[in-house]
Amino acid sequence: MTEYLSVKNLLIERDDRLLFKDLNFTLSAGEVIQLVGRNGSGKTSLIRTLLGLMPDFEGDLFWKGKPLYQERDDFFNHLLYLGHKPSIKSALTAKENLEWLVAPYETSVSENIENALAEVGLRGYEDVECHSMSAGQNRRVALAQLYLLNLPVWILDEPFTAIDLAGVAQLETRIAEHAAQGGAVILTTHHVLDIDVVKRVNLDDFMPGGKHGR
Ligand SMILES: Nc1ncnc2c1ncn2[C@@H]1O[C@H](COP(=O)(O)OP(=O)(O)OP(=O)(O)O)[C@@H](O)[C@H]1O
Repeated sequence: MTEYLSVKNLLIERDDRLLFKDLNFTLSAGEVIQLVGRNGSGKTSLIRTLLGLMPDFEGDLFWKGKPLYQERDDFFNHLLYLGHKPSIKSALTAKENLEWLVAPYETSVSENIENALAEVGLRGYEDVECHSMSAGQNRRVALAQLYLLNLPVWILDEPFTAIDLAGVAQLETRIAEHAAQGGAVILTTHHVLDIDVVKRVNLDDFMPGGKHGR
């Protein structure tokens, strides 16, 4: 089983405040990791650190067994990252947004945009500008990438925000399907997920005074 990411003895501080330390986990093919923890525990900071956006940390990060900092290009070539804001330009249509979002991954586009929008319940909205859509519909435009791109590792920061109950169930199904096909997912959410394979990493356990914090 391919081990994609490995986090060893990670310590992250912000503004000289320790968020967590001694964090260890691995993400392998077929796995879904749900990052949990109280507000401000460092879930987004951990994701930003994995993405190379927060260079100040202690510990080691590995991509396929090699130091992540040496393997950034390969990591990004295999990664689909959806941030906690949907990254949708309001002046563009749903279709134009997706054309723009998937452009860097040209060789990994496995579906067409109309089909992907239909999968997220936006058939007929292809040419509607996103400022005319609701918050949940904007989020769905971003989530259409999960149907459009053929990339094995997904990092999803609060992907359920603004999504209705039917959409949550559908997204859970998509995530489980991806894992069953050998994909791997890290996601943050406060939802109790209805997916069998979820491994939970609770950052509260790694804060000072937490289960693993000393
Ligand atoms: N832009 C910033 N500059 C400085 N410190 C920040 C910034 N954003 C967040 N922090 C600090 O970093 C800590 C971790 O924030 P982070 O966003 O990683 O937490 P989180 O677990 O994702 O929270 P939430 O559940 O509220 O989304 C917070 O306690 C906050 O004080």
